[in-house]
Amino acid sequence: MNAEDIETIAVLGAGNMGHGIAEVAALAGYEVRLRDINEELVESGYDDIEWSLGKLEERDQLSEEEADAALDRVTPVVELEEAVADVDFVIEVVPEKMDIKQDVYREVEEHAPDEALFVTNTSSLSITDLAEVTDRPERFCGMHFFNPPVRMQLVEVIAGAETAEETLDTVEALAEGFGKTPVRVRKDSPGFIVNRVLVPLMNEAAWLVEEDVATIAEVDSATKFDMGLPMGSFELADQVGIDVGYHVLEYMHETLGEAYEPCPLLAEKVEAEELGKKTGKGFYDYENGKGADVPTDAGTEEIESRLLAVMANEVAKLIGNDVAPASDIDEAVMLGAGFPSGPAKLADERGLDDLHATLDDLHDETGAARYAPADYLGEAAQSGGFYDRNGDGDEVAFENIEVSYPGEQVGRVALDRTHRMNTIDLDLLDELSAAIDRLEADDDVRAILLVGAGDQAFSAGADVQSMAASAAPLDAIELSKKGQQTFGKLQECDMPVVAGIDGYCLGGGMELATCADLRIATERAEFGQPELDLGLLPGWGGTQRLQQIVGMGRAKEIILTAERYEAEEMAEFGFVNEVVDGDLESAAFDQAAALAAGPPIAQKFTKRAMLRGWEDTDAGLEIESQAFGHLVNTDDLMEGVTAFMGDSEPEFEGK
Ligand SMILES: C/C=C/C(=O)SCCNC(=O)CCNC(=O)[C@H](O)C(C)(C)COP(=O)(O)OP(=O)(O)OC[C@H]1O[C@@H](n2cnc3c(N)ncnc32)[C@H](O)[C@@H]1OP(=O)(O)O
Repeated sequence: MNAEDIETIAVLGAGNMGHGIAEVAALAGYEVRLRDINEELVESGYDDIEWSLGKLEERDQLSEEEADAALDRVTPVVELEEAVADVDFVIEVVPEKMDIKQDVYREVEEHAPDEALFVTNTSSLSITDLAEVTDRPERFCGMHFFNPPVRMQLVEVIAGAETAEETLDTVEALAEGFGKTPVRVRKDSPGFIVNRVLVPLMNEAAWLVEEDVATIAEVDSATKFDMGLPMGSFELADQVGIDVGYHVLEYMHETLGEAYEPCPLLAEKVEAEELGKKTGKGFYDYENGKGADVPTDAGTEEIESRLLAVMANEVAKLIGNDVAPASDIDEAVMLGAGFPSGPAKLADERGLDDLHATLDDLHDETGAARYAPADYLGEAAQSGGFYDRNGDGDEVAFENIEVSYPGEQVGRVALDRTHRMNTIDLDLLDELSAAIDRLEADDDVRAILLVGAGDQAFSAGADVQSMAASAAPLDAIELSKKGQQTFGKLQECDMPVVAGIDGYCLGGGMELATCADLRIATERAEFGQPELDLGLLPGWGGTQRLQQIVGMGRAKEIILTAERYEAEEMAEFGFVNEVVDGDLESAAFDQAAALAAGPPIAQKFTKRAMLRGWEDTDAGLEIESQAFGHLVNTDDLMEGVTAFMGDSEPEFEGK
């Protein structure tokens, strides 16, 4: 079954997650059967959806008609047979107990249509074990939403041992139809990605306190202000519920072994029913105390090293066991846990050699299984990092782009298919993606300059000839996603990116330029999104990203008319930052070099806060304030202030 064939969805379980998922599906236009075991529970879930839609309406995120239409699409049901009898898709969201979930699926199998797909929303249980009770394990997988589903962007899509590739593709497409970002978990591995990284981190934080190495305040200060994570480790445990983390850990302990032995400190809290915010008290006191009051400068090097080393080890186990690649792990943890940077990238920045040595020392000292370094950590350390920092290993040979280092800490990427106006095909996308990784991992590069080779074009867009070769809808969807993701990588890159634009900047070329931070163009540069003239649409992010720069009205004009625009006009629209009538290359290079001399940490967090704020102002503001706190402790701040007082030029080192 393809995602387009899905019209009706049964959501089994109307609790917190269940009604949230039902709301997301209804908002995306699906007919939803919301089912729970009695009238009271199902009505309560339905009322919660109505309340939540009302809130979205109050905040002008929905019109009254849209909210009413979404609610109309939800049908509350108690009889399981009625809920699943004629649906295309079943999402089970019942309590997190294997026997309950299996019982539900045994019954669902009796009544659901043969072709329906089944998914389970579980945060840790085995997808394979659950699928076994059905007659369709190849059409069964995990679909793990995060709480609250209406606001959280991430959906982990988890393969069971027998799940068919086609099922995963369909579930991912459905998640995208829900407006979410799916991340594939290739193997049914306990904790999947996000919990697999977060829960051992929380456990290690507890061990640090249990072993009297540090206090709760010191650990949280290190997590929040030295590592730059959104919350302290204990603050996070209180937020998600200490019992929730503890149960996932117990499950990992049972299935994965001693490395996941829960720290007694966590067990004590669970026994005392001090479970965090939800009970008023956990590691912090939310009723009689001030709640999580984390000092900004109490962290130590030792705490940070231990936490980072344990986290890097989990990342290595996930990559080494082929559960997910580094980029997917980073994306999942950033979206699911609000990390400003992914754990693989954080570990690379710290240096895997260093973290491997930390684990070795701790393992020798304590003999504890949790410090045994994963084999893959050693391999990745040798090859320079999870992201191939040294550029060897799986290095991509560049044939369609040229990467060079013109000095002043600028990395230059030239699109180089001059015979075809620097048009973009799949190979070029792969190379661009690898080049961004390489430049990001290079400590000597602090800004990227992106230009088109030759004297005719920045880029005339997607190579329509090679696109015609992949005319099948599924191939085209993949091509669109690949372009969106590659350009998104440039947009999310921590360094400033300057595009120098001469000649044609059309279609996909313009979508690429849209992802730079600044655009400098020659007077003769010509811009446009001609896709509609070809019966297409801008499929590499153009329908979404252009409006963020020029506003919805202009973006619609540019895309719907498919007209060409001169550089001066695009400057008036706010798309081009500067129009030059002379040497573009040196003007764009000077701009990139000026940005490369800026404060890297402040630049990185500024970009992240602004980008997250596009989707969610509250999330952007949170990153802004956390980063502000973090920056106060940097050498760069001292350098900036000292230079200001001494009337000299600062020399920022990104420390
Ligand atoms: C998701 C993203 C979707 C998209 O991006 S869809 C593509 C959007 N882009 C376009 O529609 C632009 C198409 N190209 C043009 O309109 C014109 O070209 C130009 C205005 C850019 C230049 O016109 P002129 O100066 O007369 O040169 P020429 O002879 O048309 O082009 C030189 C060579 O470049 C090839 N070429 C240009 N654009 C593309 C393209 N987008 N895809 C594939 N090839 C392209 C031509 O075919 C030709 O090649 P040969 O010399 O072998 O005949």
